[in-house]
Amino acid sequence: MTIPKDSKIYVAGHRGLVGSAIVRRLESGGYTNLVVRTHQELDLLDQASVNTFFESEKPEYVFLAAAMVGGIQANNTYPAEFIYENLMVQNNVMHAAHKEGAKWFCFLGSSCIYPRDCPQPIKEEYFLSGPLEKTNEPYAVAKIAGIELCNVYNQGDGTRFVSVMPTNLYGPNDHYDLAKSHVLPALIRKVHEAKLRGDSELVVWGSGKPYREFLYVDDMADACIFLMENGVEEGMYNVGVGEDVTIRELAETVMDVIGFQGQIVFDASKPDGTPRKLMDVSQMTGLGWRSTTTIRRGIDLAYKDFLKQSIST
Ligand SMILES: NC(=O)C1=CN([C@@H]2O[C@H](COP(=O)(O)OP(=O)(O)OC[C@H]3O[C@@H](n4cnc5c(N)ncnc54)[C@H](OP(=O)(O)O)[C@@H]3O)[C@@H](O)[C@H]2O)C=CC1
Ligand SMILES: C[C@H]1O[C@H](OP(=O)(O)OP(=O)(O)OC[C@H]2O[C@@H](n3cnc4c(=O)[nH]c(N)nc43)[C@H](O)[C@@H]2O)[C@@H](O)[C@@H](O)C1=O
Repeated sequence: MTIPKDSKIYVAGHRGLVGSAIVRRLESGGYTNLVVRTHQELDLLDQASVNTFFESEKPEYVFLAAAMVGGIQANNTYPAEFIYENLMVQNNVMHAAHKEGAKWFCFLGSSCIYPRDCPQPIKEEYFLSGPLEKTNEPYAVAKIAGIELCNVYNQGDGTRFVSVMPTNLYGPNDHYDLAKSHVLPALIRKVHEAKLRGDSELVVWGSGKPYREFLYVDDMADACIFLMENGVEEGMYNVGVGEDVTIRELAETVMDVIGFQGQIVFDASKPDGTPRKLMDVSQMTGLGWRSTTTIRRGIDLAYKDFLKQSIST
């Protein structure tokens, strides 16, 4: 399906990890009519402002990459904010897009919507088949409500809603605040600082035994735009690389890329979270999409971005 390059496309959350990658990918793909608003310009928690924005801009395509997002500790510390803000933002944006006649909408879910003890790799059909992981249940419940909203709106006419379920993401514009970040940016920062201090140890949370799958964010953006350009009009799609590593292996790779040779020490007072959440990505590969960035190359690129962010702050 050919999408005119001057189609009006709204990217919500365009300064975040995923939103900024979607903007990069749209711009490099020749799209010329992007609409963006900073958090300060448009608070997506405010339904009236969101309605006014959609009434005046009437975007044809929408990528919802604005959300309250964080790692295991942030999710554990702010459960009320994670469910409340995500429900509000997604309800406001999806409903306004539907009301104002957007053609196509991409909702960003997460791999944590699947049951904690799912068979691996996780197929889309395992959705709602068992209990969730407790460390991110409020966030997951909000995302599950978003997926359901996409499904029920698709039962009628109007906007076509597609939901994508990314695995753990990383890359440019990630967040390096250790209390809130995900594991990969946290390890980049910790290893960098340990190297600068000349430490002999690196503290890694939990047991190091959980498995996680890591997707470079530009590949994630590419997957979203692939779905838009290929006329995919409904359904949920796992997006990942199809293989995972243990947290210990991840820490070793980050140490290797950054050039730090200390001893890994595990902090058992911190939670492990889900033991494993490897995505089955055969729906996406069946459509003709697969990720292209290896984890080593991705960590190298992310580390360069971290250094750039450190210099500019
Ligand atoms: N990062 C990951 O590993 C994963 C992310 N996802 C999903 O991808 C999507 C994007 O996540 P990611 O890019 O990592 O998150 P980020 O935190 O990097 O970006 C989120 C963006 O949303 C904006 N935002 C948040 N609340 C509001 C609001 N009330 N009004 C306006 N803007 C707001 C933020 O602006 P500001 O910073 O100014 O508040 C920020 O720019 C989310 O839906 C997330 O659940 C899914 C799986 C994994
Ligand atoms: C994307 C996904 O992200 C979140 O789920 P998560 O994958 O469990 O989150 P995480 O990246 O923070 O941790 C992954 C693993 O890594 C270990 N770990 C080691 N050392 C550090 C460390 O220094 N920081 C962090 N954050 N984790 C560490 C940590 O103990 C855990 O075992 C969800 O909240 C949910 O929001 C979601 O969708």
